[in-house]
Amino acid sequence: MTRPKSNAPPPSKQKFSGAERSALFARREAANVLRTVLRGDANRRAVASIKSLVFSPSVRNKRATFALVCETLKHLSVIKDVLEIANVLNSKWKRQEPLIYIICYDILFGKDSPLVGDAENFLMRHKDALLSGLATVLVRKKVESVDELLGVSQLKGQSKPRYVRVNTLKMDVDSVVQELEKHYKVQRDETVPDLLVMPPGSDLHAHHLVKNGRIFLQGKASSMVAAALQPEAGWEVLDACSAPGNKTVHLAALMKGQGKIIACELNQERVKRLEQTINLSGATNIEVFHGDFLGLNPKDPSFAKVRAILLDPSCSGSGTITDRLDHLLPSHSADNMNYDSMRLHQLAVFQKKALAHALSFPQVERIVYSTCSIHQIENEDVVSSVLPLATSFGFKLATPFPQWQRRGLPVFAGSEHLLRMDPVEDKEGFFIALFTKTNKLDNPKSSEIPERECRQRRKQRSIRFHPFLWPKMFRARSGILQARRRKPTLEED
Ligand SMILES: C[S@@+](CC[C@H](N)C(=O)[O-])C[C@H]1O[C@@H](n2cnc3c(N)ncnc32)[C@H](O)[C@@H]1O
Repeated sequence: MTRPKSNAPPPSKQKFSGAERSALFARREAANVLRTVLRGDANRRAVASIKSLVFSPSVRNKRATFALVCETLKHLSVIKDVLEIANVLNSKWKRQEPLIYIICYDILFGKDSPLVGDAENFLMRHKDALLSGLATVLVRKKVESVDELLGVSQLKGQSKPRYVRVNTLKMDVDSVVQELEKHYKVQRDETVPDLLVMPPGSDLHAHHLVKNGRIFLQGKASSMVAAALQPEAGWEVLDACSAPGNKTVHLAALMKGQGKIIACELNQERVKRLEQTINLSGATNIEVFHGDFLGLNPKDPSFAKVRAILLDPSCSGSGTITDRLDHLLPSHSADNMNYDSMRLHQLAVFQKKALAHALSFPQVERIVYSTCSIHQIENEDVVSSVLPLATSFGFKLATPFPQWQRRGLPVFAGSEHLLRMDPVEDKEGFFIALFTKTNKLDNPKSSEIPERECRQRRKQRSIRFHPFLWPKMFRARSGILQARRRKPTLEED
């Protein structure tokens, strides 16, 4: 028997009001972000920070999604306890835990957002059990309110200015200031010439200058790294650990789009983000290399003209934890101290290897090493461990931004050259070291190195780069060297 044809609109349009639909949609978007964040946190391999996931183009309702994800994470331990006590989830809903967490947040702590949708209906049927579970949690923890349970709100009082780096490949600083001043208060940063400072909370994510790559929402510390390196127009520069590419495209702008930048990145997913950043910037002198920086052979002719290296390796991110909201993640609970110290040690081992490797590129005369960590083990200790090697190659520690007050921890002679930013005073923790040497290319006399020193250097290099092993490793990887001279793909308006 055929049913009569219905002219009714699809169920979503039929049943839900606009407010209901947008609340339902925001919860699904938030659940997707939360799933990625929790998975990355569980594997200790975050693909991106909460903020960058929320501000990716695929998320439509950014404000609501961001608020929901942060609030749910803040309440997550309570929500998990409540769900365990209420014991209402069957296997179907257990497979959708991130969405369940988000809806539970809305039911237990939310501000009356309309609750429609299958998962919402299911949980609303068990609302009493959830509320009684919450009451049990409070009694067990001997507190009277959820606020008391959570302690001070970590998200209040954010007073960090909004920094904006002008992409001088596309627009000059004065013109950007003029454009932004139409709607915002704008000042020039006193340290980095192409950086602008705006009041905290200035929301520029949807601004046309951001969308067309004329400005980048890049923090002050991050913008100081390429500026500290001071690459010259026409140089060849290697960005050793480059994705998502903010510093890479800053290098391109400082080099006025001339010369060449090799942007190396190990992680396939992050290579895609690197490529998006490069396209957005309009830089056409960047070659992307998908591979391991440690696997590059410094003696390979492809690197013979590399004069500067920017090394911003993976680090603990301890200086930007509050900024990235990582302190909300389950892995940041107190019982993870042991894991943290092991991880710091592993990171430091990699950082030392990478810095030593950077020092071994023959024509390199400037190397900047940076981390967004506050830990000495990732900062001063890494630098001091490579100093003898650096000295043997003719490098010295230079002083980036000499007017900057906060310098390295006084743990070795020369640490006053290092630059630190403080998470409280400067609103983010950061570290920069700059190595320089006078290059033979500029100073022919410097080629007259005493033969004894040359022999010593050759000996050191032959120990580090085994003549049989290294060429093989490079050959194995050079197949994936993607030399792509890029054209801007985003339309400029
Ligand atoms: C701190 S992030 C770099 C941020 C980047 N400089 C920016 O400002 O946009 C470190 C990057 O190094 C990459 N990485 C880690 N180990 C690497 C290796 N051995 N070779 C190349 N890249 C590596 C990570 O995948 C990550 O994308």
